[in-house]
Amino acid sequence: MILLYASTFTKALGRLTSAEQKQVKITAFDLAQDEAGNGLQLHRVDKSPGFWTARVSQDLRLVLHKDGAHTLLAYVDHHDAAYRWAERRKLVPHERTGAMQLVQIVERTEEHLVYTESVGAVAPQPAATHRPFATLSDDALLNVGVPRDWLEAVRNADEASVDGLFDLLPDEAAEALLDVATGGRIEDHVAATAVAGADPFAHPDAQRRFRAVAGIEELKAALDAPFAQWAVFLHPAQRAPVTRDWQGPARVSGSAGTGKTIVALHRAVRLAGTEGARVLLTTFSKPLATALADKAMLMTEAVPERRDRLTVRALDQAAYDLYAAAFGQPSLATASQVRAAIEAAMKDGRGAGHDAAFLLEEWDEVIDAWGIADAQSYAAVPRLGRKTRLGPKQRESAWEVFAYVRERLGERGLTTWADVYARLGERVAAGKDIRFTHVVVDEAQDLSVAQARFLAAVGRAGGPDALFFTGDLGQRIFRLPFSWAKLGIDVRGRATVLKVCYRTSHQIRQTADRLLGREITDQDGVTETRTGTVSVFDGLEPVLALVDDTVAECDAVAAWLRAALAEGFAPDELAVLVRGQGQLGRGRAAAKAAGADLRVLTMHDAKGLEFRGVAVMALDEDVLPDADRLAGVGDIADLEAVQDTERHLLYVAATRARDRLMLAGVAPGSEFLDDLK
Ligand SMILES: Nc1ncnc2c1ncn2[C@@H]1O[C@H](COP(=O)(O)OP(=O)(O)OP(=O)(O)O)[C@@H](O)[C@H]1O
Repeated sequence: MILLYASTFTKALGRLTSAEQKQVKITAFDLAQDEAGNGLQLHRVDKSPGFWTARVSQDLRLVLHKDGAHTLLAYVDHHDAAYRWAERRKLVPHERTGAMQLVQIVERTEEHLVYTESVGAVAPQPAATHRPFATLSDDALLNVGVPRDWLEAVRNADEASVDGLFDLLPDEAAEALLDVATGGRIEDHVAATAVAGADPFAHPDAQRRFRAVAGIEELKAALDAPFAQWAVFLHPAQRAPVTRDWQGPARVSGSAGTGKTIVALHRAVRLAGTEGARVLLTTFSKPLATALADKAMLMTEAVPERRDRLTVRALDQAAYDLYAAAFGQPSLATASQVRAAIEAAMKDGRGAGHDAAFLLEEWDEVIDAWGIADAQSYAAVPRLGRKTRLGPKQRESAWEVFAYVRERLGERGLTTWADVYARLGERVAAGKDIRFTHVVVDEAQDLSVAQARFLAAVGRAGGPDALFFTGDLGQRIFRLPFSWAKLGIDVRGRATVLKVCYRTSHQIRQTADRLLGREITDQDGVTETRTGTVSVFDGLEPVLALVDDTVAECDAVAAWLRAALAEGFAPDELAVLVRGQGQLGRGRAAAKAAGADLRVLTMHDAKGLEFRGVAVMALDEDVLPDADRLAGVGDIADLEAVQDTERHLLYVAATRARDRLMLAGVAPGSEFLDDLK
């Protein structure tokens, strides 16, 4: 007998009080030890073959499905609700895809009633005539996993009933139809077809809702984290890159909220399952690494040996530790020390024909990144990613400045981050142990050249699956683009894109997507496309408020926040985001006027976070793009790339919102808002 549990069960469990949850778990554990259920009070659900209820307490019932070979924990609720749920369900493999589905029985005479019930109070709508799926054939619908019983209801669905319909269909069918309803093609969602004799629970689409457990320990671990759906039920497109034996560096991308971080976590935990593996799961900032570490702890609770093989740290921190162990603690030069040295050299008459901003970028992206130590090396280096060409004379004059900077830093015993990564890279290339057999990098779009070179060395020294990246080119907010392939990280042919957005409502994601192109191609020709992305839930349209002055803006944002609070949003579920430190005051004033203690953050600091409601404010013409940043661009040819990072910042900020989004500023507002109007 195989014991399984369904995502409907863990979701239902999450809705109960913690005392009730405890009782349910005891019943579930009893069941795991006594699968025949002899010691439990089981009752057959008359109208639904295979369904039983197990008594948890006087009031609570656990719904099971038993077919001899399998026992499935399907649902849990109070007595009447549990029976009602079971009476309306059947468990059957889909006739075309073969994936096991928990299908809701269609009540033909009451189709509208069924839909509206599931989404709560939906007022009767005036007759809507548009039926978005009316012309889809049986074949087209069956191919994406729509159960046969639902074909007619799907084709009959109109604008008023369509949202409720999505809640009632199996996820794979709902996602395909959501895409169609928003202009996508149903052919892009054809599910894997049934293989004769295959286990219907093993189908990739079944694995996103059913999970087999090997024993009581595994069940305990799973039920102790009932809210963490992502820890168990991966989408097939998420599971595939996690489980595959990649024959080279691989990269997973996708719009904000498609679960890239979740994929990185699962991949790291999976790699840590191999004896002898030492896995580094990393990202670019400490707060993000801390959040990753918390999730990794949750996932490895029941597998302590994996936890021991997994290190979660920000990349700079990990590099610092490795460097300190190999060479002693580095004394790192700050950006302002480098800038001061460049300015001092220029004051001395070096670097004629260049300006300081240009030389600082040249230092960061070429001299320091590539560890250039003398004029000959500089004359020969390809200057990857730099757009303005430099002739031999110009390089000679620039080198006068860089030689001076190197000397000054050397005198003070200072190292740069690029030096740290370069020396570690050399150590790895020389076959010295760097502690890690695998590196999994989240938010990889913001890697620096020096970091990427170091990782390339790790990739060369390790096995074919040593490097795994997740990221979104549309969220590159710190770095200018450069070629990974030229540095030795070639993901071509091993790049996949996730298309199901779990975080943001359909309306918020669509609005945010308008800020970016449908496709972004990196320097190596790898294209990431946003078309076909669907969100798993609907919400309100984002609010855009362009007002006359900052006082009116404060009032508008405060009113919006108050309305959300009045509707039951907790203060920690809301955030106010602004472009930079200079606008934090405006954000705080709005939060204060709303009378709530809310997080007020810069857009950079909000990376990787999520909130139920987000107000992005101070979106003024001279704030975004940041006028100072644009004025400080040293190489005018980089202007567009810098402008892109500013646009990405607004995308990042807007996609932190799950349910509600407000965008506010003083008229005429940021030029980027024009794309949203
Ligand atoms: N398979 C899943 N089932 C349920 N929830 C999921 C699943 N995958 C991801 N999520 C949830 O979706 C949200 C977004 O996931 P995640 O942070 O991994 O996305 P992301 O692509 O890394 O986003 P960003 O690009 O904004 O950093 C999280 O709340 C996560 O728990």
